[in-house]
Amino acid sequence: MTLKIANHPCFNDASRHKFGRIHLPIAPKCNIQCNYCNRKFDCMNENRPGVTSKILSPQQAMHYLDQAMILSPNIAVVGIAGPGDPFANPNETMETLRLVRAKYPEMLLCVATNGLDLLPYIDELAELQVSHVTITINAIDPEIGSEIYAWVRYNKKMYRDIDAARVLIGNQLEALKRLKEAGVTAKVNSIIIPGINDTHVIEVARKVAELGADILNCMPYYSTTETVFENIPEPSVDMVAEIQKATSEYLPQMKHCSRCRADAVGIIGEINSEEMMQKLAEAAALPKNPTDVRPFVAVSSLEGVLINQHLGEAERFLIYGMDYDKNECVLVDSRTAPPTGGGQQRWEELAGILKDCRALLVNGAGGSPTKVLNEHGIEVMVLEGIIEEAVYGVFCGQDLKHLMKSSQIHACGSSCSGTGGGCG
Ligand SMILES: C[S@@+](CC[C@H](N)C(=O)[O-])C[C@H]1O[C@@H](n2cnc3c(N)ncnc32)[C@H](O)[C@@H]1O
Ligand code: SF4
Ligand code: SF4
Repeated sequence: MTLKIANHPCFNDASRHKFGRIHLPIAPKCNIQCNYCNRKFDCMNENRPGVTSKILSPQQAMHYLDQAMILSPNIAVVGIAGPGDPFANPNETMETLRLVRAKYPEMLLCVATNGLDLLPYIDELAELQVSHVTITINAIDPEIGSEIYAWVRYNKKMYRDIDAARVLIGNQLEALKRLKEAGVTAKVNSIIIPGINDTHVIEVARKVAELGADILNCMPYYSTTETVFENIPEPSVDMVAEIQKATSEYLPQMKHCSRCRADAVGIIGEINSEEMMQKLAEAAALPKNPTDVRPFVAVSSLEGVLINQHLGEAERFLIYGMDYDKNECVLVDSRTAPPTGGGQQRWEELAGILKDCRALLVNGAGGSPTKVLNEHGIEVMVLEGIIEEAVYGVFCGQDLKHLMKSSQIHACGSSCSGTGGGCG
């Protein structure tokens, strides 16, 4: 199958108003922290990178893509651009790309990454005919990089300052070289941050051109609240134009990038339609694997009003369904938890007891049961608050960030909130 690369609206000006793109927001986690990036907020009116209104599983993303193709048949490109980093979520990313390639053989595929964990996946990306990979390279000098990156987590180790920048830049440049050896079109994004790397972007351009990059996108940095750089002004139009002119000595330029959201869909530059966002919300409300029949949600609670019990301490689980006619959730059952002890076997048994549930809402959970239940298609959500609000939110695909416990501080392994009842 020969892919029609010329249809890519981001790379061909002539296709911009004819063909659309869709970003599938399947990659929430990130493996580094850039001092300009904040993925905390979701405002539908906010058009900037890292923002999405929902996160999907690969199978939910396929369901959403099918619906989107009906509403907008001119979609020619499926991209994965976060909201975090695709290769900090490699299983979800590769699974999504495989599913899209199998169902839509003519679709152009593209991925945007910081490049830290890209290397191991390059061969499969080439096999899947991912036509464009973008690496964001803001610096090639670790001194400058150390001002841009707060931390880098690589191979389970945390790096900071100049060490962080060294690890990241080393991997980015190596991945770029390998992408070209594998025949993948490589775009480099360089974010122009005044006073930090504006005079350095030319060095980045020279180096990445030497390694074979195909196109450079000098992106103006977008001032974002609650970031280290929030007080740095955005670059002027003149500054951006000058840098683009100077770097064009080394590489062709992409000049019309819209700095899209992680769930951008349709023609570049147009805002997401309400109808399309409704389809996204519907997909997010489905079970992680939409073909599963999972009409229920399980909850761990001491008294039946609040989500206030740790998974390891629950003796029974409350089972809720949804009455769509009355638009409310209803308690339908109470199921006894498997006896404590038994290690992994206990969680396998629990997965069987909850096999018709799409999610389990608890006040704390260990890594081991979470992994087992996830593998059986049951999402473990660590929340606090009123049961009915949370259950209704799960059934309706609502954002439950406000009920989330502050970054799972109480998860097992770090500082468990349970009394040691045994998550095993
Ligand atoms: C949200 S990221 C997701 C992909 C990947 N994590 C990465 O950084 O390349 C997509 C693009 O948006 C850029 N970006 C994020 N926040 C930005 C900001 N405040 N201003 C300009 N670009 C930004 C990133 O640098 C990257 O090029
Ligand atoms: S790598 Fe991408 S998602 Fe991660 S912090 Fe940087 S811009 Fe944000
Ligand atoms: S962010 Fe830029 S490259 Fe990515 S889809 Fe939008 S216009 Fe295309």
